This record gives sequence, C-alpha cells and structure tokens, in this order.
Amino acid sequence: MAAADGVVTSAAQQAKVIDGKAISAEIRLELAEQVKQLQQTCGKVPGLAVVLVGTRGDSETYVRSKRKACEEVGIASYATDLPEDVCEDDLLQVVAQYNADPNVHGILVQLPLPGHINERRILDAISIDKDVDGFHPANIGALAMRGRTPLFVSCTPKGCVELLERSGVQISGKRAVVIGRSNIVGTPAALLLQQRDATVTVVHSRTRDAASIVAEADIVIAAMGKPESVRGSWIKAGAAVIDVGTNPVPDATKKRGYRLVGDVAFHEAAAHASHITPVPGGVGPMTITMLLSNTVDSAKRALHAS
Ligand SMILES: NC(=O)C1=CN([C@@H]2O[C@H](COP(=O)(O)OP(=O)(O)OC[C@H]3O[C@@H](n4cnc5c(N)ncnc54)[C@H](OP(=O)(O)O)[C@@H]3O)[C@@H](O)[C@H]2O)C=CC1
Ligand SMILES: Nc1nc(=O)c2c([nH]1)NC[C@@H]1CN(c3ccc(C(=O)N[C@@H](CCC(=O)O)C(=O)O)cc3)C=[N+]21
Ligand SMILES: [Mg+2]
Repeated sequence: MAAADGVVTSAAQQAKVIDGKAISAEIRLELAEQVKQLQQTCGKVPGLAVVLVGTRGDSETYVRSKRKACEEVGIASYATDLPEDVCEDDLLQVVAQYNADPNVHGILVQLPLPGHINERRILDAISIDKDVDGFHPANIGALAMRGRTPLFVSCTPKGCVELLERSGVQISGKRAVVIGRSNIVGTPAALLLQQRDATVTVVHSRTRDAASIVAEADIVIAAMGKPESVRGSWIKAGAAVIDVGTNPVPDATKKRGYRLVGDVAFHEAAAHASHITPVPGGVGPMTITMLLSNTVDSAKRALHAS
C-alpha cells in the first residue's frame, strides 16, 4: 500500500480468505445426515478401507486424520497397516480382499508407496467402483472425455472446485492456470476445471516464464510442491488463488519441529487476489471431506443397487 510519502510500505490484504475448515465442517454435517439416512433405510453404513504401508510420519498423520474423519460422520473404517518391506503380491492380496468385501465401499492406499512396489500396479488393482481416490485410469480417463461421467473424481481437485463454488467464484468462461501436472492433483484439477467450462493452461517444471502465464489467470491452482514460490507479482488483481501445496519447513518453535507452508507466498498474493486459501486450513481438510463424500456416494450406489 502506498504510504503518504508514496513509498510502498506493505501490501494491504484485500483477499477474502477461504476457510476450508469451516466449509469442510458444513459438508461433514450434511454427510453425517446422509449416513444416518442410509442406516435407517438399509441398515448399513458406508465403509472405507485405508491401507498404510510403512511408517512415514506424514503418511501416518494423514491416515490417522482420515480414519478419525470417518468416525466423525459415521463411516466404518477398516485399517490395514503393512510393514515397509511388504511384497507387491501381499499388498495386491489386501486390495483383492477389500475389492470383494461388500461392507467396504471405498479403498484408499496411502501414497507414496515404498520404492520396491509398483504404485501403478497397485492403484490399477482397486475396483473402479471402490476407487474413492479417483486414481484409476478408467476414472481419470472418463474425466478427460466429453459425455462421460467418472464414478469418482479425485478428492483434492474436487475439493478445490468445491471451495471455489461455495465461495461464489464463477468458473465457467474463466481463465484458469494449474501449476503442476501430477496424476493425483494437477492433471485431474485441470480436467475438472475444463469440465466446468474454464479455459485451462497447465504449467510444469519445463514451462518457460511461468510468472507471465499465471499473471493471466482468473483462477490459479498451485500444486507444485515448492514452498512459497508463487509470488504476489504473479497474481492478477482479483484472481482466486487455491493453494494445494503442503510443504513442511523446519521450525524449532513448533512441537513437531516444522510448520506447513503452501506453494504460494500467502501475504504477497493476498494483496492482489480476490480469494485465497490458507495453508493449513484450506485445501487439506477439503481433500479429506471429499474422500468421505466419495465413500458415501459409493455406498449409496452399492446399497441402492442391491
Ligand atoms: N492439500 C492436499 O490435500 C494435498 C496436497 N498435496 C501437496 O501438493 C503439492 C503437489 O503434490 P503432487 O502433485 O503430489 O506433487 P508432484 O511432485 O507429484 O508434482 C509436482 C508437479 O509440479 C511441477 N513442478 C515442479 N516444480 C515446478 C516449478 N518450479 N514450476 C512449475 N511446476 C513445477 C512438476 O512438474 P513436472 O511434471 O515437469 O515434474 C509436477 O508436475 C505438494 O506440496 C503436496 O504435498 C498433494 C496432495 C493433496
Ligand atoms: N492415496 C492417497 N490419497 C490422497 O489423497 C493422498 C495420498 N495418498 N498421499 C498424500 C496426499 C496428501 N494428502 C493430504 C490430505 C490432507 C491434508 C490435510 O488435511 N492438511 C491439513 C494440515 C495437516 C497437518 O497439520 O499436518 C491442512 O492443510 O489444513 C494434507 C494432504 C492426501 N494425499
Ligand atoms: Mg506425485
């Protein structure tokens, strides 16, 4: 903001901060209600199987919050924890058992998997009608095709779009730039925005002059996994900024020895954006909520068909 002497002292925040925790809480209440209804009409509750391999601290944290979130809305959660050195066939066996279990409506294998396991082979083994992560090629493929509806849309992209919609940000006709092209975030996010009639550009590690491309965006989805690297000067005035990045940076003042920052330099970007998500408390909680939502949808499909 320009001070009286004309020197730029600090950038005033003008953006509305999108509260992912509050929006999540609202949706979880709706989900709890739907679970109750299913239980009353079918005598059954949705079930989610969460498979964890190894002892990565961050994976354990995420898996714990997924299981806790299930409990909160009345979804039954089934846990399989396997040792780091489990062989691919044993892991496939676990997936096959959950595929066949009628009480299980969703299967999530926490990523990343240890290096000796072929991640793709495991994800492809998950039955497409229990693929609540939306990582199966059939579900991502359907998302990419006009006139097709995937059984499941990946949770993080779905959470991003839900945050935009529930914050009154129009997507149709807008110019969106997605930073990152991973199979689990960037690519499905770009496909989903395109399905919602945005004009989408994808920026990745080989992109030249990402800053000037991002500067054209009405909607920015940052998912590159590089702490605070999207700068305020990249953001067009009035753009909506969704920060998927969840990067630990060392911080001795924190109990766990680190704090989380996004891919966006929050305060800088907030001076230009109309809407922005914080990290933590933005996309993260929504990812888990969309997982619950996909599981409830799956159970409805299965129970109403039987
Ligand atoms: N909040 C949530 O719910 C979730 C958060 N995350 C977080 O989101 C971030 C991204 O995750 P994920 O997609 O799995 O990460 P990946 O590492 O799989 O993908 C990163 C992508 O960003 C691109 N990239 C890397 N550096 C740059 C750069 N300097 N400029 C532009 N693009 C770049 C890569 O390009 P290339 O393809 O060329 O290598 C790649 O496509 C991470 O911080 C992760 O922790 C992830 C999942 C859920
Ligand atoms: N099969 C699979 N599916 C996934 O969806 C999946 C995965 N593997 N592997 C890892 C990534 C990452 N991910 C996150 C989920 C929630 C938060 C989250 O809740 N974050 C909180 C903070 C959590 C904290 O404080 O540690 C927040 O942003 O507010 C973050 C990241 C899902 N992923
Ligand atoms: Mg990845």
